[in-house]
Amino acid sequence: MSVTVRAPAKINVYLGVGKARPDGFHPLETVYQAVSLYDDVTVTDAEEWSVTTVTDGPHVDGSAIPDDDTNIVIRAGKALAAHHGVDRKAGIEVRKSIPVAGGMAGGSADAAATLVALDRLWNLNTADADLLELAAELGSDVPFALVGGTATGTGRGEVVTPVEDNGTWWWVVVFNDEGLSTPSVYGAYDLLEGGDHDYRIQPAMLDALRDGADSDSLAVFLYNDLEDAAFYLRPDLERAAEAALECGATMTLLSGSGPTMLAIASGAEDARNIAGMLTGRGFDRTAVVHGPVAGAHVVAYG
Ligand SMILES: C[C@](O)(CO)[C@H](O)COP(=O)(O)OP(=O)(O)OC[C@H]1O[C@@H](n2ccc(N)nc2=O)[C@H](O)[C@@H]1O
Ligand SMILES: Nc1ncnc2c1ncn2[C@@H]1O[C@H](COP(=O)(O)OP(=O)(O)OP(=O)(O)O)[C@@H](O)[C@H]1O
Repeated sequence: MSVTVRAPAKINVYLGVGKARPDGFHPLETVYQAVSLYDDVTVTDAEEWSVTTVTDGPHVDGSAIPDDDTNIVIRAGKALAAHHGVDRKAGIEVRKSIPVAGGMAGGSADAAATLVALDRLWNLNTADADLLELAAELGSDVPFALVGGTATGTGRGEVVTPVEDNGTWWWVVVFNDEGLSTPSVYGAYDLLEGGDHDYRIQPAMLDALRDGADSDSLAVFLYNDLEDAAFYLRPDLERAAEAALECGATMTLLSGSGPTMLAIASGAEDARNIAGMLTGRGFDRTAVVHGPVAGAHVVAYG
């Protein structure tokens, strides 16, 4: 018996960051959107915990992914088993298309998928609130990977509240060869900015999502407080943003803590045109995605 769960990458269409808390985490006001780039996680009963990674997508370098107990999927599986007091183990296969350390919450997606897959494999019927709590213990972005769609994130990002989004938004994703560590970007943010500003989500941004109108009405609200810090650490990222604007994008944005960059497009065709032009300029690792899409969900059982 095995269960396969698909979980989406996320982008932060808005990421406001406050001053670091005593526990080292930063208070956030963010608007998450789940986009159409996915990892698939398959779980099977086993005598011992194990993880294997299949790097499916052209943008994934699997070399930085641990194959031992430090992999977030094994931490997720053990946490679920401990929560229910069950002495069971699983072999976990992760088929990755989300870039590693790319700021699209790939590891978080895998963790959320593992929770849902093992819950189903073992017929645990875990309450949603308990799944969200286990997810939050695994990482700040993990609860959103369960919920999907479009949602605000507060606290350290783990308090997720769905928002109405009637649009289909198209994005050009510009990948980068070299990952960027999330703590290092928050560290640079502390040095450069410190978080002494109003970082709240503007209600008008939520109106634009709810109205689902044209991309220009959302583009004006796109913002990421970590962008300057990521550009400071990796000046090459700014060139990708400039190139995307020169190729016709109305607005660009760092994805999460980077190094992936995003450009908003007015539709699928516009997105493919921008991606094609970026390829012509040497930015050949791009993808066209849309959001919002569903959170972690079962795609195969049996
Ligand atoms: C950049 C974002 O992806 C935006 O959604 C997230 O804030 C990062 O979420 P994540 O990778 O799930 O982060 P976690 O695994 O919870 O934390 C990793 C590290 O990121 C930093 N971190 C994370 C979240 C947060 N609100 N403040 C932080 O300072 C801390 O140094 C922490 O030790
Ligand atoms: N299943 C996993 N997939 C990817 N990385 C993992 C996994 N388990 C542990 N890791 C470790 O976590 C690090 C960050 O991985 P991840 O791909 O989640 O980053 P990210 O997408 O930038 O995250 P976020 O956007 O949430 O900050 C990797 O460099 C790797 O060492």
